[in-house]
Amino acid sequence: MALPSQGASPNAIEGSPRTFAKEHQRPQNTFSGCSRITDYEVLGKLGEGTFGEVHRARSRKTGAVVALKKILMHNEKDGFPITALREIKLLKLLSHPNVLKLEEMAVEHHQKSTDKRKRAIMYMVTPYMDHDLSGLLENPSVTFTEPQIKCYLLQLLEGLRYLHDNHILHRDMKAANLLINNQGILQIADFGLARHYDEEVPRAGHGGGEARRDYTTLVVTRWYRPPELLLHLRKYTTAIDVWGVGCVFGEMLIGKPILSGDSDANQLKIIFDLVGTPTDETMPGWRSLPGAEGLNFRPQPSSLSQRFRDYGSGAISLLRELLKLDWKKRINAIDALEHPYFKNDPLPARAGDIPTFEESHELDRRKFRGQKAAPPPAPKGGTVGTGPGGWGGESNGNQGFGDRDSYGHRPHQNGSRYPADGNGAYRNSQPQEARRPPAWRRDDRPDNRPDTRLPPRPPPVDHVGVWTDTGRPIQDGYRDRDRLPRSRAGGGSGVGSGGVGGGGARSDVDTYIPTYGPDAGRRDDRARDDRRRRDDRDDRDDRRRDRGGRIDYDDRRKGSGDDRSRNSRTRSRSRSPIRDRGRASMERDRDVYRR
Ligand SMILES: Nc1ncnc2c1ncn2[C@@H]1O[C@H](COP(=O)(O)OP(=O)(O)OP(=O)(O)O)[C@@H](O)[C@H]1O
Repeated sequence: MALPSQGASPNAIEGSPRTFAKEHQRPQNTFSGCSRITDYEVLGKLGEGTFGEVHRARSRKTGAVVALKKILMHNEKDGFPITALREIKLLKLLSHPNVLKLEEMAVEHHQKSTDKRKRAIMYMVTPYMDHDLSGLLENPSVTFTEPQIKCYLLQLLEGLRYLHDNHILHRDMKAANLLINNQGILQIADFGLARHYDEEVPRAGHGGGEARRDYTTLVVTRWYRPPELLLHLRKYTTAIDVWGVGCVFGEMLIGKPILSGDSDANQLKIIFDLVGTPTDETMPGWRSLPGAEGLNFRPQPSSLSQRFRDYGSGAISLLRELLKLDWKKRINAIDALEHPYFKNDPLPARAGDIPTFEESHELDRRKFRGQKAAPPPAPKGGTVGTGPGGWGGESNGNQGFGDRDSYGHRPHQNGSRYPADGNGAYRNSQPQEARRPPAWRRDDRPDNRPDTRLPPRPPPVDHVGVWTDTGRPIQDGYRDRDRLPRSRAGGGSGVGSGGVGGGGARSDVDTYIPTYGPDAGRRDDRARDDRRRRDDRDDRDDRRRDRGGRIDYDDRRKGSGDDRSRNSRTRSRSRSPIRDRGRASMERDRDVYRR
């Protein structure tokens, strides 16, 4: 069975996701399957995202240090989250030095529970990595050198080339999803939003190419989201991940995120501030994108070379290619790897020559800031995780470690890991950055560090469903309700003075990143009202209509009450929960790559 490899023939993988999966099975010996959680000694918590908790652990069998990512289940009756399934299925197929490897799954059974309906807790087991890039950049004692940046960027591009060459879109490229170890190896992680890509793979000299089918636009953390997605292009390409690489590259240079918008509209504005407002030459077709309707702004040129002038012409030239507005001409990973930036002095460091640093993970970032994250409110409608008990409380002294923490440590109510300032704005002032010397030339970095308060988390905002008909937000702890006005009125919300205004990018509406929530990825008709903006929703609207158009989202919204009334409707509609569940799970399996 062929193993996907770096540099595989561009057309090696065609056809259905099923064919793809068959052709890409990893050899049995590289994925051992499923072990018990008791095979691991838990050493401490590393991070917690919206989608899972991550812990460091040591294998009792091999002594290897690993990371355990607990699969959070918001609601047990909904079963295993589709997004987790997708991540596991994809990771099982992938094999590349710059892509995080899924070693196996570990299961924790509820030993003492008398409740037979309690489901086991599942953990993804991956090699332990000492840092994530976001944490490393925030570590005051770490200063990146230019050869080091080149070394990481090359590895990132190698990993991305491999993914794209194998028809995988990552769709959540960001510094926090790039893991780095003390051997200088960088790996792309977090495939919760990734999917099989049905189009031709990128070819040298042909940018991102074109897509023939629609994909959901509700992907990619806002700060790393390309302009075409913000303008709702649905036929997007691998170029969306390349934009994210550009953002990460810029972030490595200046030491903090380069485009930290506080709404989608603001994100567009600051993108245009940096790379210039779009024209028919710089972004052909932009006017006909759904999000561009009614958009108007004062034309302005790119400020990129000015803003990054301290980093040299090579860096500026590569950045300009990666952050090109025209998604069809945006450089692809194959060509970016050949960019002169990597061939000119100083040459990229060798991974093994990069110094080691103290561990920097998500939770360490709080330590670096001397801050404690305030626990957010518990969500409505059940717990994340599978109820009390955690590790079964048996041998490792971590009783209650799993579930009781699930919400207690969830970060701030703004949905990010880090707090907004008093005005709800993130403390990141873009203009100051241009004055800062390059990261590798800054001796004073610890004292002079920028206030990078929002390492990225997708804005977990589902504006359509956030508000109940009573006018009160649904309290689920996952939504950034504090920043959401009641109004759903579209259009017209301008961005800054003389900035972007109009119908497409509304500053009162944030797009949404799907969660491992109870409804994530379900495609039956019993969706909660707030699923409209979740991942796959727009992909599936058409299919739903094709299947008879029984449910119309708007109709359901009109009649929406609180969660309980929706749930009761759900129950009454489903005459055979077991049959329904079976059917849903078959559909999930069939469609796991499709969306
Ligand atoms: N293999 C690993 N080794 C070390 N740390 C890891 C590993 N996997 C994840 N982490 C840490 O846990 C954090 C969250 O991991 P991951 O992104 O996979 O989970 P997530 O729940 O999808 O998070 P997010 O909400 O940030 O997307 C990472 O940013 C990193 O700090």
